[in-house]
Amino acid sequence: NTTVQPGGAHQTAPSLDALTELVIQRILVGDDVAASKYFSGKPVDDPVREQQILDSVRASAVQLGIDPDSTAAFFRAQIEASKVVQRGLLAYWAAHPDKAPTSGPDLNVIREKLDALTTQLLAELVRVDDLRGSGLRCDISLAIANATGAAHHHLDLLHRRALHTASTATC
Ligand SMILES: O=C(O)C(=O)C[C@]1(C(=O)O)C=C[C@@H](O)C=C1
Repeated sequence: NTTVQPGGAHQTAPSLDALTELVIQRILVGDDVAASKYFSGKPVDDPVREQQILDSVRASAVQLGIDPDSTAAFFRAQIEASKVVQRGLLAYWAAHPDKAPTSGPDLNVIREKLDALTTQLLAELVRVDDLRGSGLRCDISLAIANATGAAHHHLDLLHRRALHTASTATC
């Protein structure tokens, strides 16, 4: 997976593997969010928090020199993916209370984890910026990264569906 650059320098060909790893980590944090909301009874949707995230990533995108609209669209997809996980798990636990978690983490602590992932995701978006705009090459890289990542993390159907949702604004 290396290409020879003019001048002879070797550089790893860009892939979406590292971005996808972070996307999957964010999806898995959705399990913690769901557990927290199972106990607090808070709704899955928090429009105020979503707007804060989207405003913040737009500002970061400008600073980092990437497109704010496509950056916001990417994060909107990540938030939708978290909701796929949350709704799926909450419905499952409502139907099977014996399978529900016995304790839920603090939502504020989870949000700190999500904020840290946002910073890492933004850095990756900068790194793969050219690839994101490359059409079919991006689609193929994404398919490979998703298949590899889903297998590596043994994602079940719900989390694969979330990964699909999270991928709708990557390319
Ligand atoms: O922070 C929450 O309450 C979440 O549910 C997480 C999250 C997100 O993915 O960042 C998802 C849905 C909410 O509307 C807001 C934010």
